[in-house]
Amino acid sequence: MPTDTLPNPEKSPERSSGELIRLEQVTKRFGDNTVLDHLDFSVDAGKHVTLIGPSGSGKTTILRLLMTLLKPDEGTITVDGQKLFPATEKERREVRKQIGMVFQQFNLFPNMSVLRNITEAPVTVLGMSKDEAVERAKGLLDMVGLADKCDARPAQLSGGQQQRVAIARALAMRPKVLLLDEVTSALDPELVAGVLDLLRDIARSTDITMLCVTHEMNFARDISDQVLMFDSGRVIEAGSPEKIFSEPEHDRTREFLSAVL
Ligand SMILES: Nc1ncnc2c1ncn2[C@@H]1O[C@H](COP(=O)(O)OP(=O)(O)OP(=O)(O)O)[C@@H](O)[C@H]1O
Repeated sequence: MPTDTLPNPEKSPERSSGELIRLEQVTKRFGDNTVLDHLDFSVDAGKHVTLIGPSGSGKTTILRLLMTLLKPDEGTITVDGQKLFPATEKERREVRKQIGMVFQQFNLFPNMSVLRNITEAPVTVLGMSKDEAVERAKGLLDMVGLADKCDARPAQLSGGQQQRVAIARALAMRPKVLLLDEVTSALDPELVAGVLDLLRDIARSTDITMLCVTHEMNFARDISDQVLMFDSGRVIEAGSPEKIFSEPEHDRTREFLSAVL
């Protein structure tokens, strides 16, 4: 695939080390429900980390905190050394520019063309010229296999195509971090493999840092440098995909994997 429009087309060794995301003692409650309980973890630049665990264990909540769609009750979150929480709104906005997210339900703007869905944020948030944004968007649409859909509206596309547009839209901001939240859960089964293959390509050919919540264990095995097993808002086991999937140490990990594999 053409890589000139990708966020970090060449894997640069200096970008592939050091901590990019850090959560320290993060607690999130919804009423009496403590969803994240003094959670600590970090993700190094350029790494692909997958969160697995039972439904309701707090995986999506972590991504929503990083997107600043939620606020933690306690703890600190930093991205590339910059404060996300606690921070001023201005500081948060700056950090947010470095984070792209692809949601389960695509979340495209229904009244905008495919091209405009992708150019909107680079122009309005990053101040990119319209011409440059259009050129980049066309390159990304080519990469995701939808070069001929610039003028289509999202409703005219299949779920798989809409998710490809959502991936292109996230990458158009050249984020350092890409958050993927069960991106194939809403797709018809025959469309899942194509979207996962696209993400495998992106994982292989860029040095973008990925934090991924997925129930697709083969995908997790393929792209992950590290897998974190969650239970009740805590990381109970972490390791390489080989270790977690082949030799899990924790009973809860074994139970979870035997239910989903
Ligand atoms: N906005 C909210 N208001 C109240 N409770 C919430 C809210 N968002 C999440 N929760 C609760 O927080 C808990 C964790 O939810 P979260 O979506 O993070 O889990 P998850 O591990 O991603 O689950 P799944 O795999 O099913 O998506 C659940 O008990 C959920 O009901």
